[in-house]
Amino acid sequence: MLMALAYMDITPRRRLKILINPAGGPGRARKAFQTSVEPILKAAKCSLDVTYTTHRHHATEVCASLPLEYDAIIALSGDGLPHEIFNGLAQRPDATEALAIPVVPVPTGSANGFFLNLLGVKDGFDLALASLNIIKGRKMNIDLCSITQNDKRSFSFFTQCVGLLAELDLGTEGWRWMGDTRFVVGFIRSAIANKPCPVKVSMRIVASDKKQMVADMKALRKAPPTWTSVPSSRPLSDNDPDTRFPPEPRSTAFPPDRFDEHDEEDWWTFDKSLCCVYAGTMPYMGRDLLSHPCAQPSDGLMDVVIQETTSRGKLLSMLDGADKGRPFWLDQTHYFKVSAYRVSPLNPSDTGYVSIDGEAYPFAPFQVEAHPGIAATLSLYGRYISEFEA
Ligand SMILES: Nc1ncnc2c1ncn2[C@@H]1O[C@H](COP(=O)(O)OP(=O)(O)OP(=O)(O)O)[C@@H](O)[C@H]1O
Repeated sequence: MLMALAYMDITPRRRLKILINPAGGPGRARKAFQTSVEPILKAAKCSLDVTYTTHRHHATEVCASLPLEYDAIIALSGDGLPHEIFNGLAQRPDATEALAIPVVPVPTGSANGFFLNLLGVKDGFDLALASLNIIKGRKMNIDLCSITQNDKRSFSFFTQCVGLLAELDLGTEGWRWMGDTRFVVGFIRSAIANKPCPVKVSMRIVASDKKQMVADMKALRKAPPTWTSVPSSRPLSDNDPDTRFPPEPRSTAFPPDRFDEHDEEDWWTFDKSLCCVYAGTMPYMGRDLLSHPCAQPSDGLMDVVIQETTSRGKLLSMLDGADKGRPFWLDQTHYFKVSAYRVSPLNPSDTGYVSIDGEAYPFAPFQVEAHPGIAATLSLYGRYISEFEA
């Protein structure tokens, strides 16, 4: 009876695959797990299968062959491990079934963008709240982007950046000990250098009117949350054998992309000089940067922001109110909702940074396409949480 009251329609005693990156962010994942997260999950009688990652791509290797018997895959890390987990799941022959298992972040990295978007910046990097989300969060489907570069396909759940923002992320990896302050310091350094980014950007645009996009976003926020899959609602007792999320009806490889790399029809090219491109499917890139305020969990669209080149002063002034999304309204900030986009260096000899979910990719042409709601996470709210000054 007590269990039924506490959990209502949520299935208790979840079976969890837990991946811990001891090297992420300021290196506190092991301690955070042992002192804060594990006791709460054990008190809730979850079953835990724990792996500490020992090297880059370890999480991809684990998830590429993981038995699909878990209710959720938990990442104690920043955004790097979820990126690896989604890539492991998406490359399996049974990708659609594997991706139906929610991937859930516990913030022990630097930016922890995934966590902030799910639980909001107000609660900071709250480990108890992260644990509660694992125990009682509901399944929320999210978009996953497929990236083609050098004939290789990979996947991004969060952001793709080229130019200034990629440099401030990848060029500051030695500063992990600073936590997320490293991004502000990195931004100031890159803004002072103020280099144009030598790339061409082409997109299939679905919306570009900022006021209309904000109106649409507000309307969506007022709508009730759309839980995509609700676990069994049968009454539960302490002795009840657990029921799991209902099995997904299909199990196939990740679907092919709709747009060919050589497709030109209905593609629009940005023709001004730019210093940065950052695309994403979630509102926050970090605590201090509400970069994609109109992003939605599973609309099948990416929000692409292009910063036109501007003076150092104007660039630095973007720090003001960036945590509330104020730069969205600036004239030099171009904001698009797109179904696909491509970026290519203007000259083969040009060099620069490409960051996909915070991981370094070659500075070479790539094309991205969003696949609507194909992946999943757990959420207490049924939408992304942001404090946008609309
Ligand atoms: N044992 C390990 N030693 C070194 N690197 C590791 C290990 N395990 C995983 N990694 C790598 O650590 C990188 C960073 O991970 P993570 O995202 O957790 O931290 P972060 O980059 O500091 O945080 P954020 O992505 O939020 O900025 C990932 O690329 C991952 O492959």
